[in-house]
Amino acid sequence: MRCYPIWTCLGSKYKYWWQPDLARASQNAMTTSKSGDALCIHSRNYQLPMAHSLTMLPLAFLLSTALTAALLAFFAFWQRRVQKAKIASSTDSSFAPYTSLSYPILGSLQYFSAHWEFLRTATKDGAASFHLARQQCIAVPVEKRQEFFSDSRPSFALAYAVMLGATPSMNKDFLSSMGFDITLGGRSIKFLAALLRNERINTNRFTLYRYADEWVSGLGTGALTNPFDTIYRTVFRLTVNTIAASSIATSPIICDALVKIFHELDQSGTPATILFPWFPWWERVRRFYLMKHFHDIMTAAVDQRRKEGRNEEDPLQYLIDEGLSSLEITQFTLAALFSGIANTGVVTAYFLCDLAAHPAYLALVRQEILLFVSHFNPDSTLPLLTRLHSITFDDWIRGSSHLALPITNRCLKETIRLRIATPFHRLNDSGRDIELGGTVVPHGTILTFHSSFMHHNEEFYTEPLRWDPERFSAERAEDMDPGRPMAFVGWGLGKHQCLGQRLAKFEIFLITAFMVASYDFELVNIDGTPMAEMPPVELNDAVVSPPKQEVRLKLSARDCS
Ligand code: HEM
Repeated sequence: MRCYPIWTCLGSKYKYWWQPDLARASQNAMTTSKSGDALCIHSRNYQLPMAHSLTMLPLAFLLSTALTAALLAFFAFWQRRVQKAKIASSTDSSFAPYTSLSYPILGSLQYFSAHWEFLRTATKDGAASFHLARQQCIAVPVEKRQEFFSDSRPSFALAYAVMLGATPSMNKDFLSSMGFDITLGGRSIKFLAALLRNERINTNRFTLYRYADEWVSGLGTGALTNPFDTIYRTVFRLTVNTIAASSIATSPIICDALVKIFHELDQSGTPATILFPWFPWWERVRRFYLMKHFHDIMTAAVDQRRKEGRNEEDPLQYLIDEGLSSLEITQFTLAALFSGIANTGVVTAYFLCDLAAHPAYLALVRQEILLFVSHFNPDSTLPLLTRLHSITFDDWIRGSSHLALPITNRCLKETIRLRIATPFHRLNDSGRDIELGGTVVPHGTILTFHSSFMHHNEEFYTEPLRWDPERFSAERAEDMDPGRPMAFVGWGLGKHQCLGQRLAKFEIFLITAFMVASYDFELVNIDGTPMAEMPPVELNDAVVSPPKQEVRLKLSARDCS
């Protein structure tokens, strides 16, 4: 028998009156109780008291409000008791016990306010169930990481759609009926993989070199630059050129408009929109408007291309040739840019800040990169842009040999380990219960895991909150201990490893090369006062974000040679 949480019923009553489509979609998204217990409150039987005359109105209003509040409170406690009793009475020990850190109706709000703290506490005795309003979730403990990353059954794209507040329900029909989705799934992955092929990026690399050069030349000596703004914009432009449309990347004005849209979209997934996705929050309306704006920009680019003719190497041309409609191109580019930009923009900024806070490493990275460039073009009297021309995409990202930029790679890996504290999500959308690492995962349940289980854990890394690239040196290799496998998950592992890792590294190294060749830079606060170290890592943020305390890089020009 189906299980309807109370708020679903009241929500569906409202939606029956005003939005029949939403009601149907919401009903499809109902979860089924494991034991089959009935927990159904029929919204159609719920009647508000009617006022028979005007004088009775205030009284009727008060009564109905009190009655509604009492009913809500009663059903909330009842529902929670039933949920807890169900799990407690289950003879099946593979059913994840319900966490005690939970409120009626809303569920585990600590998930939003103290993200990492909540997951760590909830999983101290193993897997734990919890709710975010009506969405059932399971926090996966560190010892089950292997199963979490290698199991291909739970959905990757849908899980992120729900947990980023991108969709009003976990229902696929609803997603497509909305017309927009900001997650990548299905054949989109195939298109992205094609756009990220070495030959394609290699042919395109001269434009990327030029954009990086334009950016660094515009910074100006003595300036205080906010890396989380200017670098984000540059990464955005490079990525748009690689996986969206070259005609958009050429226009800084359109790029800036898109950056603004992305920035706002990033902020529109609030706890409220995630908890009650069916409610028409202002953020949801705003999100729809932003996506429409993005769609208009993409459609204009597609129309222009169709009018002007082919451009062989451009990603937009590839998508048109694959037969995608304007709407499909919008959906693909939006999702692809989302997966590509947020992480890369923030990581590049953190990387340069970490180097600025560790001048000895900054000097080593500069030396390594300039030697690397000299290997391909020893003429140090030429501008860096000219010297880079013979360096291919493969040369930058090659994983072995003396040209592999080992120190730069170690520093980047350490920045990702330390600064990017991120949750991983999967959703069991298989239509049936599955078992993962000995835990039953009912259909419709989100699985949540966290990189900090390893990255910020003393059992995996010595002094885990310290930036120390040498932990990845051949001698120490803290991430390679056979007793603690899967210690580094900065690029993901198993079934959903990062598809854009090579592009991300290329962009980061390119921006770093121009920065270290053109400027000396130090870490300062917004007033220009030098800072000895970066602000502490925010482990409790549920998304990758800049530090709360703003930082700047103070630049002084140096000879490009
Ligand atoms: C420094 C930058 C980046 C970092 C740290 C990063 C990190 C990650 C991580 C940790 C995952 C796995 C998520 C999970 O298992 O739930 C992932 C997946 C993914 N990343 Fe990245 N990423 C970066 C840049 C990029 C770029 C530039 C692109 C594309 C342009 C990209 C595209 C993807 C895609 C498509 C997936 C999902 C793959 C799949 O579903 O199989 N990423 N990334």
